[in-house]
Formats: sequence, C-alpha cells, structure tokens
Amino acid sequence: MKVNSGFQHQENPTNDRSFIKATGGGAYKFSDLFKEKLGISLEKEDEMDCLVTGANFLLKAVNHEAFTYLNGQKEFVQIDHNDLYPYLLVNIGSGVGMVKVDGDGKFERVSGTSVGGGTFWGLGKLLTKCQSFDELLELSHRGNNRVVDMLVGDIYGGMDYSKIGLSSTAIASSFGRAISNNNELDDYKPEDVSRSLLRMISNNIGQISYLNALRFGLKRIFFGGFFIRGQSYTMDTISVAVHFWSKGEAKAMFLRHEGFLGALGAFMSYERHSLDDLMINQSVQIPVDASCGTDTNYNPLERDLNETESMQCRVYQA
Ligand SMILES: Nc1ncnc2c1ncn2[C@@H]1O[C@H](COP(=O)(O)OP(=O)(O)OP(=O)(O)O)[C@@H](O)[C@H]1O
Ligand SMILES: CC(C)(CO)[C@@H](O)C(=O)NCCC(=O)O
Repeated sequence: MKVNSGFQHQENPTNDRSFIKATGGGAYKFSDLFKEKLGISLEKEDEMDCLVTGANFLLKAVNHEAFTYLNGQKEFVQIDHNDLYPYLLVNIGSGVGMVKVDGDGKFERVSGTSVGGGTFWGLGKLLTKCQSFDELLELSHRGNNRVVDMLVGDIYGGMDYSKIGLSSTAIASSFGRAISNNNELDDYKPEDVSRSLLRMISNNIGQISYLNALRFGLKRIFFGGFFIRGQSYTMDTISVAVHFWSKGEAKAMFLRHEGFLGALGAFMSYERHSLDDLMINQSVQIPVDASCGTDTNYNPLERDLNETESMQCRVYQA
C-alpha cells in the first residue's frame, strides 16, 4: 500500500473522521484495520492512476528526476516537457506492471509479469535462508553468478557464438549450472545464488519491457517501483538487457523517487482546493533519500544536489 504524506480532516457524508488517501492493494486490505485502530478512513485511489500521475508529476516538476545507468555511470536525462509522451512506465513492485503513458490521465496497462520483486525476495529467501530483503541484496553484492549460471562459453567450449551475437560470457541459461555435478543447494554459496537470481529477474524484466516498447514504438522506458531502490547492480542489469535486446536503440531510464510514484499520485488526487494550498509560491518537500536502502554506492543526489533531507520542487497549477 502506498499512502501519501497529507492528512486531512474533512466533513464526510458518513462520518467526521480523518482520512488519508491510499492506493494499491493495501488500501483495500488494511482499510478496516486503519479505521479500527487509528480511526482513520482510507480513501482509495486507483493504483495505475496514481502511478502515472506520480510519474508524470516527477518527470515534469523535478529537475534531474530521470537518469540512465550503464557501466556504473549515472547520467541525468533532460526531459523535454513537450516531448515526454508516449513512454513506457515499468513499475517493479512485488509484480511488474507495464503502462503505456500518452499524457496526463491518458494511459493503458499494456503488459505485466508476475516475475518481479516479490519473486526475488520470495525465492531468494527460500534458497538462501536469509532473513531480510536487505540481507539478500547484500549477499548479491558479494556473489558471482557465473558459478550458478550456464554461460554460452560453458556450452561452446569457451568460445563466443558470434554468428548470433552472443559472447562466451553471456548467460545461456540462468541457474543452468546447477544441473551438473549432482550438486545440492548447499554446494552453492548464498551470495552466488542471490546474484544469479537478481540477474535473472532484472534481465527478464528488461527484456519484456523492451519488447513492449517495441510493440508500441515507444522510445523511452522509465523504470520505477521499490524493487530497484537505486541498486547499481539491478539498474545495470536492466540497462544491459534493454541495450542488448534493442541493439543499442533504446535506453532504460530510472527515477530517483522510484518507490514513491503511487504515494505521490495519491497525494496529487486530493481535491482541488486542498492541492491549491500547496500551489503558488509554496513548495512540496519530497524525501530524496528514503529509498536508498543498503546500497552504499547509491546516492540519488550525486552530481545534482547537496546532501539534504529533502528537496524542494514547485507545484504548478495546470
Ligand atoms: N526492505 C524491503 N523489504 C521487502 N521488500 C523490499 C524491501 N526493499 C525493497 N523491496 C522490494 O520491493 C518489492 C515491493 O515493491 P513495492 O512496494 O513497490 O510493490 P508492492 O506495492 O508491494 O507490489 P505491487 O506493485 O506488485 O502491488 C518487494 O517485493 C522487494 O523486491
Ligand atoms: C497485481 C498488481 C497490479 C498489484 O500491484 C501487480 O502486482 C502486478 O502488476 N503484477 C503482475 C501481474 C501480471 O500482469 O502478470
């Protein structure tokens, strides 16, 4: 569930309780709990509406919101407001949603995959016995996927398969090495398993995203969702997948506030008069570092802003 930071008291037809906007499945799932324990009503906003509203807002209002990430290099992308649409928004949460965005409030969910962040966390937990998502990520930083994955070179006796553009180090089959040598799970280091899993899932998402972009002739793919969390390896793998499958034609772009699109969208859906309070000469405080997670390499402010708790961005009235 994504909740926004706003909190309101309002005359409500049914009661006079406080309410907050909320979106995603949790807005339904935890509605009774919020009411019972906190006396707060959740006003449900559609998840896809909120995602798109949040992404559009960030892309238009926040300087240096989007960036590419390749070979450890982060490069901010200048967004031309007049040439933003159409684009593909890929939200990697527990599952993955792919949304073709054509404008404000104009979008279509064109695809999705159940192999997403929940898969990494769930399967990773089973395979490595780690206790937290951060621990699993930490493991992946130290691992070597080549121990677990079957590479093209493993199949071709160390050679590239250049005729179809596959180098000897390309993954031919994720987890493919585990079929050999009668190995058991215990024979593999959790670090290597975690890295292979992260690579498999990120690669797959990158590939499906590109194919969907191709399907609709979209030039730009923006990736969001809490799975990414500014992780260099995750972003690098997704970027490489998009680069590889598009033969360099398309670039993956990431959002600095990737985990907050839905919450921001829900916030934006407060009634006009409430939003007006924020507009004109006022600014919104958006947390910039809340999604940094454990990746010590991740600094969303790098080359852009000083280390501050929040950033200011102006909200313009349409
Ligand atoms: N500290 C964490 N604990 C658990 N999962 C985390 C953590 N940090 C990042 N994640 C990743 O974020 C994913 C959830 O992301 P997010 O909150 O955006 O999605 P969601 O709303 O649960 O899912 P969906 O978009 O499918 O509804 C998890 O599956 C996991 O891969
Ligand atoms: C079910 C939702 C929309 C809930 O956020 C998300 O987890 C998702 O897009 N899952 C992928 C489902 C699919 O398209 O196969």
